[in-house]
Order: sequence, then structure tokens, then C-alpha cells
Amino acid sequence: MIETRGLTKLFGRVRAVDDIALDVRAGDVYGFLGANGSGKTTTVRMLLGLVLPTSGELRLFGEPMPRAARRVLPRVGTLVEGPAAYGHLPARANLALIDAAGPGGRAARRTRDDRVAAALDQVGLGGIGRRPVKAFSLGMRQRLGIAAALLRSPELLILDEPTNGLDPQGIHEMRELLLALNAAGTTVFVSSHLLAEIEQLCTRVGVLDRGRLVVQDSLSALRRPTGLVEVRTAAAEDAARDLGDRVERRDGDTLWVRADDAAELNARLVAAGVPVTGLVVQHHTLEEVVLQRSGGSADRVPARTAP
Ligand SMILES: Nc1ncnc2c1ncn2[C@@H]1O[C@H](COP(=O)(O)OP(=O)(O)OP(=O)(O)O)[C@@H](O)[C@H]1O
Repeated sequence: MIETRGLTKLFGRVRAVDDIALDVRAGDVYGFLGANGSGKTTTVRMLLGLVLPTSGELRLFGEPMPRAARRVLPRVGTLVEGPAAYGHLPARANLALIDAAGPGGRAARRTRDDRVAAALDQVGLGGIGRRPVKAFSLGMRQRLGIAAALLRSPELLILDEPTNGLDPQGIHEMRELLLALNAAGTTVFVSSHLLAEIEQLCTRVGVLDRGRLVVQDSLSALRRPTGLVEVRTAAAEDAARDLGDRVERRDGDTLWVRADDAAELNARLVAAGVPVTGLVVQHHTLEEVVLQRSGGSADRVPARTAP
């Protein structure tokens, strides 16, 4: 769906995006994670032809961008830098205006009302009535922005920080919405600086650090097992004695044991007469992987140290 090679953008001497090779596949919920100033927005703007790359190649649906923009962009729904809307108009009128600015001519005009109603329904604003957009909460505005992105039933959604400024309830609703759209066949590319959000939402993750793509893999591969299994038992003493130096750490009733096969470990403990009440395979967290492979925040300016 999205493929870049050597994609680079310089602003003067600042390497905002530095030689990145994105690979977003059909069906992905792809999380594009990076600290503030790491280059996410610049990348998204290049994907959409809003900013020209300094060098490198970029394809959407296998077609070169921005050359094929007129063919490609109608297949893409976008939300970049907060949705714009006329505050004095209701949601329906705003979407009708956006729809009218799109391609389609007379045929599109005939089906406009249905399309607008369907998009509002999809984002949970179906019953919103004639309330002007200026009376909307931030969460409702973001949802309206997504509705605008959905008007043409896009195959690919590209969203830049869609949960910015939302409260926990709004973030939860946005996540549910994006998952539902993905389940219905839409590929989703979403940027965020919030690790937990990406971890809960995405199937594949790319991490940008000072313009460079330092991680790109499926979430399940990134969260691979650590090789430790957490064991809970009221007979922790007996378990520790039986397992010997396989026990990495112990805290009260809980032991962390080196084991590649949790079932084998369980069988061994049960055979030794140890009652196991809990057994959890430990996985690396996305946070560990990101911290390991990237430096500090790109826009953090250290204090000058005295000579
Ligand atoms: N038009 C521009 N002119 C000059 N420098 C720019 C321009 N746009 C972005 N930059 C610089 O490029 C770098 C990457 O910025 P970008 O906005 O892409 O990051 P970001 O990851 O989206 O950050 P944020 O999460 O804060 O929006 C930053 O150092 C920024 O200052």
C-alpha cells in the first residue's frame, strides 16, 4: 500500500526525514511512532504529495507519487494536522461541502446525501442533527474529520496523530473506530507519539528517531518472548529448590524462571508436587524495544554545559 525507498527531506541543514524505507501492507494497522520533531508529519505530508521529497522514491498502491497523485489520492482518506470545518455549519453541511469538492460530477451529487449520512453513521455522529460544529467537543471534531476521510470509502487511511488532544474516552472511541474500519478491509496508517496507543491498536510498527526509521516489524515479532516465565505458587520455596539456577528472580509467591517451553515447566513443577496457580510467558514490551533502538526526544534541547 505504501512503499518508500531512500525517502529523504531536508529543510536547510535539518534532516527532517533521513533515508527511510516504509513498507505498509494491505490489511495492516500500521503505527508510525516517533517523538515530537522526529519527522512524522513531514513523512505523512510527503506521502500525500503535500511536500516534495529532497530525494528518494515513494509509491502508493504501487504507483509513483506525486506523479500519480490524481489517480491515487481518491483512494486515500486523510486526516492531517486537525480537521478543518466551518464552525457555523452543522456536520452534514460541512461533509456535503467537502464531498462536493471531490471528483465525481453529477453522479456524485445524486448520491451525496447517502454518502454523508453513511460516513456520519460510521463515526457515531449519525444522530447529531443541526448543531453547528463550533459546539462540538474536540473528540466530535476529530470524528468529523475521520468521517470526511471516509466519504469516498478509501482503501487506505493516512492519519496524523488522530488522537491528539482527545480525552481517554475519545481515544478509546477512536481506537474502536479504526479497528472496525480495518476489520471491514481498510488499511490504516496512523502516526502517534504515544507508545501505549500504538501498542493497543497496531499490527505493524515503524519507529522514527530523528528522521531515521530505527524499527519496522510486526508487533508480535517486536514483543517476542523474553525467555522468562512468571510462576505463581504458594510453594515457592519448593519450586525454587526444584528448579535451582533456572530461577532468575523471586518475590514472595512469584518466581521468574528461565524456560523456552511453559508447558514443560508446568508439567515438571506439578510432577514435583508444586501447586501452580499462575503461569505467564514474559514478552518484551514495545517500550523496551523503542528505548533500546532510539536516542532521546528529537526536540529536547540539552542545557549548555560549562566549558
Ligand atoms: N517547513 C519546515 N521548515 C523547516 N523545518 C521544518 C519544517 N517542517 C518541519 N521542520 C523540522 O523538521 C523536523 C521534523 O518535524 P515534523 O513536524 O515532521 O516532526 P513530527 O515528528 O511530526 O513532530 P510533532 O509530533 O511535534 O508534530 C523538526 O526538526 C522540524 O523543526
